[in-house]
Amino acid sequence: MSDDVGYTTEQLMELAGLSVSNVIFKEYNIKKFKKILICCGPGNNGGDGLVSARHLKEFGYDIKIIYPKINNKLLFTKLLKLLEHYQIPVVQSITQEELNQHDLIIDAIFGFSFKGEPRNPFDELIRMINKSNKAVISIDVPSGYNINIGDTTNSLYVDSEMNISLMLPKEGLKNYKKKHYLGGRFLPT
Ligand SMILES: NC(=O)C1=CN([C@@H]2O[C@H](COP(=O)(O)OP(=O)(O)OC[C@H]3O[C@@H](n4cnc5c(N)ncnc54)[C@H](O)[C@@H]3O)[C@@H](O)[C@H]2O)[C@@H](O)CC1
Ligand SMILES: [K+]
Repeated sequence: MSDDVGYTTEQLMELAGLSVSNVIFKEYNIKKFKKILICCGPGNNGGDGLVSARHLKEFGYDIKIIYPKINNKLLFTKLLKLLEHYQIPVVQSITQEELNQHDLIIDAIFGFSFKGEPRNPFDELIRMINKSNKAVISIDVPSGYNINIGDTTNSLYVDSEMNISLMLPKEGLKNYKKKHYLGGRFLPT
């Protein structure tokens, strides 16, 4: 499903973020996983994270966002304005200690347009996530995965315990063995 059939990116992103937050509410008990950190990348995968933040806050979770590289497109400016309204803090950097204070980490760093190896500052963020020993879930694809072939022995990627694929699982997730949801426009999560 894409915007060439008439949907706008904004609509699809809202549905993606809503389906992600529904899965989290179902899988991660709010009493145990109250504090959530959402790690947002520079593209639309990061946008899915920004949308999820609002819905998760509505569900009652405490949300913080780390957004190192702000996207200046109007869509993102509007999403950030909404987050201000919801009083959700957005920071551009974080220490390992601060990151470890959360119960659940959402990886919304890269989606299907990721290429190569993660560059600064996202490489360091991915290392910090992996060091945290917290519950981590990925949106669409574990960030750093080669979306065509999956994880390779020497690649740096988010070692999440669950992935929520949007629309369709990407080729690189063919042999994915962890918990796997499918969300988005047509399939209820
Ligand atoms: N139909 C659609 O296209 C929809 C897509 N959605 C989401 O959008 C994602 C795809 O979004 P985008 O195409 O914007 O791209 P991504 O969000 O996958 O990432 C692209 C961004 O990452 C940067 N980047 C790429 N490789 C990098 C590297 N090695 N190191 C550092 N930075 C790197 C690029 O410069 C660009 O800023 C999907 O995976 C999904 O999560 C949803 O919002 C819903 C609708
Ligand atoms: K991701």
